[in-house]
Amino acid sequence: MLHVEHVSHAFRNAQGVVPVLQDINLTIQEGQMVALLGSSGSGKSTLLNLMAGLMKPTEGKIWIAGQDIVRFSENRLAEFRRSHIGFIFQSYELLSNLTIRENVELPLVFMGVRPSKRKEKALRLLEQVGLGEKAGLFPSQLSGGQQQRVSIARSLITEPSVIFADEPTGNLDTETEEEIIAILQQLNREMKTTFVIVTHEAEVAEQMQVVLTLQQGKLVEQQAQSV
Ligand SMILES: Nc1ncnc2c1ncn2[C@@H]1O[C@H](COP(=O)(O)OP(=O)(O)OP(=O)(O)O)[C@@H](O)[C@H]1O
Repeated sequence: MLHVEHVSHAFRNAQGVVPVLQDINLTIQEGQMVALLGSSGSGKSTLLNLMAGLMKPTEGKIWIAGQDIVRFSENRLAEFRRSHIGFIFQSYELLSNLTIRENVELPLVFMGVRPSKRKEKALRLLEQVGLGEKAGLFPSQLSGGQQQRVSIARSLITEPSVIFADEPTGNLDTETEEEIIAILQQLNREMKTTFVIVTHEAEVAEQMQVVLTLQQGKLVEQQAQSV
């Protein structure tokens, strides 16, 4: 469902051109849980942002659900992201003046879904991530792990075909990290959502079905695991 074909990327800055990714080719199947593993600066976030349609590559094609998103106009791309793609960030990115439930509902507000339907869906997802009882609280009243669960519920509310997560457990202690990974695995099993998760931790990557390893902008290993 997601193909990356001969993708290369370079940034331009005052010093000149900085090559970051070189000739990346990969395929991610529907429903897979994939880790993008590599050390700092290897290009993981750049590749994730390209696959999520947040930037366009210098070269190459990126196919999601049968469409080459590199060819999309900015407007078409924004619309495609809203309906097909979910995001989970290391720093949760919740709005502090909205309740947990309102945060989860937000993507549906932008899609014009009516309030009663939004509310019902948000509450169902909050229950799925174990936060049904906290729906009326504000982000500051939750722990980091709980806030990340809210952002996971928010990423799922539009029923995207793929969710991209950039170091989703980067701000959490080991025990909470394990809880979050377990929730993602459970949602992957129950909802068949495809997850692509950036991590620099081999222990996190080992728990995914597929591990893609980047080294200095090159894909050096694509490993399928039995988990
Ligand atoms: N906007 C930019 N302009 C110039 N260079 C950039 C830009 N963004 C990233 N880079 C460079 O691209 C390389 C890869 O960065 P990227 O953030 O993709 O790596 P990463 O593997 O996600 O690293 P980390 O684990 O530290 O987040 C780095 O050398 C970085 O300095």
